[in-house]
Amino acid sequence: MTAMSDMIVLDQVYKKFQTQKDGKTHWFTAVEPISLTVKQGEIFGLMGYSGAGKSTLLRLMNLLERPDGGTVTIDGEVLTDMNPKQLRVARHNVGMIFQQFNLMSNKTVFENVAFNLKVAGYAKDNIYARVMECLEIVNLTDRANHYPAQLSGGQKQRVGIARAIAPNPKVLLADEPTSALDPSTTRALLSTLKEVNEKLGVTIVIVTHEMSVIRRICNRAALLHEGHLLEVADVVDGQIIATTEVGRGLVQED
Ligand SMILES: Nc1ncnc2c1ncn2[C@@H]1O[C@H](COP(=O)(O)OP(=O)(O)OP(=O)(O)O)[C@@H](O)[C@H]1O
Repeated sequence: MTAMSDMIVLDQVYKKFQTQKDGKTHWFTAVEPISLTVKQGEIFGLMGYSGAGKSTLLRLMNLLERPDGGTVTIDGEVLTDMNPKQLRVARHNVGMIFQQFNLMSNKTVFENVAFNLKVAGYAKDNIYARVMECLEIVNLTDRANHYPAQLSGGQKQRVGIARAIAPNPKVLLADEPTSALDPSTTRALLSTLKEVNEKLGVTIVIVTHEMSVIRRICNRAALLHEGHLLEVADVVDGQIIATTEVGRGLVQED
């Protein structure tokens, strides 16, 4: 087997936000300069307490947040060098799922998935088959004509996964995808993500504050604290192998 190639490379990316306090403008650094590489085929976790900068770092990976400095490279393409049109095309390589699912409530399950294919420029004739294929992967073919309000949380998130993987992305970014779900639904959803990773070869980055999520499906995980990257750990047989003093924080149960 050849060595795994780099899928996502962050080089010194950082992000500041402007805030107003007592009538004054303040700058707040949500993500300090971070360099991080995610390998092709990995499931990579982003861990840390609330406010650590996990979501911001995830959103920097597809430039949903523009970094104030540094470069973002996905599958060899430097996203931070692209113009808006090039970026729109490159983003088809990066799917995303959200904590609150973000489905369109006035569209059926089928239409929600189909919409993403239209946006990605899929030929009309191919859309039906591709939607059904993706609903099959997440085990939802029998819900194709239902509306989001008629689905459970776990089913809604499956639609989110189907929608995200439909245009065949190389990367799937998942922002706390299970935190609105109960434990057994969470387990089922994590299995689905694992399947998507193994069968389709999609590289996954998952933001979570739950150690169990890291243990169950991640190959590696990064610990963030106040915008800093403290540690990157390996996950071997459900054990998180931290390598430095500071990284011991990762091993604590929440
Ligand atoms: N658009 C924004 N404007 C101003 N501040 C922001 C913005 N987005 C995020 N922040 C701030 O940046 C910091 C990091 O936020 P972020 O959402 O990345 O953290 P997180 O680790 O994902 O936290 P949580 O687990 O609570 O979602 C927080 O202090 C947050 O308030």
